[in-house]
Amino acid sequence: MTDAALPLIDVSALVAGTGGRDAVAAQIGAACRAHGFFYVTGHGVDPALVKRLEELSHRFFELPEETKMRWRMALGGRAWRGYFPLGGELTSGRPDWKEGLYLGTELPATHPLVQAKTPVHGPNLFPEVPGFRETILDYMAAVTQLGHRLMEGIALSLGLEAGYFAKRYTADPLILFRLFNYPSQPVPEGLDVQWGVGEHTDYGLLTILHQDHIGGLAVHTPGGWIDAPPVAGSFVCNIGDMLDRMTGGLYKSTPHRVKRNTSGHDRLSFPLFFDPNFEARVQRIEGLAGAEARDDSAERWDRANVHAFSGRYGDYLLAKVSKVFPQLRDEVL
Ligand SMILES: O=C(O)CCC(=O)C(=O)O
Ligand SMILES: [Fe+2]
Repeated sequence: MTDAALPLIDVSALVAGTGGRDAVAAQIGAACRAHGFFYVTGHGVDPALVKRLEELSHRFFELPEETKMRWRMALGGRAWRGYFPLGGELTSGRPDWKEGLYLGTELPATHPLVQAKTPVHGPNLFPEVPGFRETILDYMAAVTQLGHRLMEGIALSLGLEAGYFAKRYTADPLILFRLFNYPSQPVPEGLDVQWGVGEHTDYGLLTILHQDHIGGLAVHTPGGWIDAPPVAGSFVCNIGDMLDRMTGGLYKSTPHRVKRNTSGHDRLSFPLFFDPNFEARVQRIEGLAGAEARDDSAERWDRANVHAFSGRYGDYLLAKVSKVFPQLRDEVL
C-alpha cells in the first residue's frame, strides 16, 4: 500500500455548463490517465437525498434474512433485479462478503424492450420500506444526470466534442444501480471468503459511487494499491472496460477491491453504473495520440483483452454477469 492519494476534483463548472469547464475536463483527463479513479465534489446532488438513501438502506438491510428474501433476485427474472444474500455473488470466482439489492432504470412490463425479453431491462423489485422506492428513483435520476455531465467532461478531456458519448452511446444509457451492505459479521469456518468484493474492473463506461464513513475500498494503480477512503460529500468515480476499449487503453479501467469489513459496524456503498446502451456497438475512438490498445490480458484479473472485444455492450455485460451469478444464469438466461 502506498501513501499516494486519489485526486479530488470540483466539477461545479462542468455541472453548471459555465466557463471553466475545460479546466475541469483537463483535471478529469489527468486523473483518468494516471489512475482511472477520482473523487468529485461540487456535483450538485442533494446531500439530504444521499442521507435519506443511507438511512432507508440501513432499515432494509436490518430486516431479517427471510423478509429480505421476499425480494430475491430469482423473482426479478431476466430484469436481473432484487436482493441477494451474503456470499451470493462471486467476484473473481469466490464469494464476496456482502449482501445487496440490484436495481436499474425503472421500465414497466409493457415497455418494448421488456416485452422483447431484453436481459437486464424491466421493473425493479422495491422492498416495502416506506419512502424507499421514491428515494431510490430520485437518487438514480440525480446521479444519472451527473453521469451525463461527467461524460461530457471526459469527452472534452479527449479533445472530442462534449456530446461525443451521448451521440453514440448514452442518449439512453444503461443504468444499473446497487445498494451494498458489507456486514461486520465474521465469516463462518470453512467458507472460502477473503474480500468484501474481490479484485475486478467495472464493465461499462463510468461508475459513480457513494460510500458511507466506514471505508475499505482500495485501487490497484501502476504504483501499487491505494486506499480510497470516504470523503464526506463526494462521489468516487472510476472508468470501466468500455472506456478502456474506446480509448485504446489511454484511460484504464483500474482494478479495485473492498476489504472485508471488520469495523464492528455495517458498511454501505452505492455504485451507479453509467453504461452504453445495451444495443450500442462499442468502437475505438479514432486518432487519439498515445492509444496503443496493448493486450494487457496477462495482467488483468479476468485474463481478458478488452481491445479484442467487438459487438453490443449488452453481450459483454451478460458474459460478465453470468460469471458472478452462476445459479441465476442457469435459471433466467
Ligand atoms: O463497495 C465499494 O466500495 C465498491 C463496489 C464495487 O467495486 C462494484 O460494485 O463494482
Ligand atoms: Fe467495482
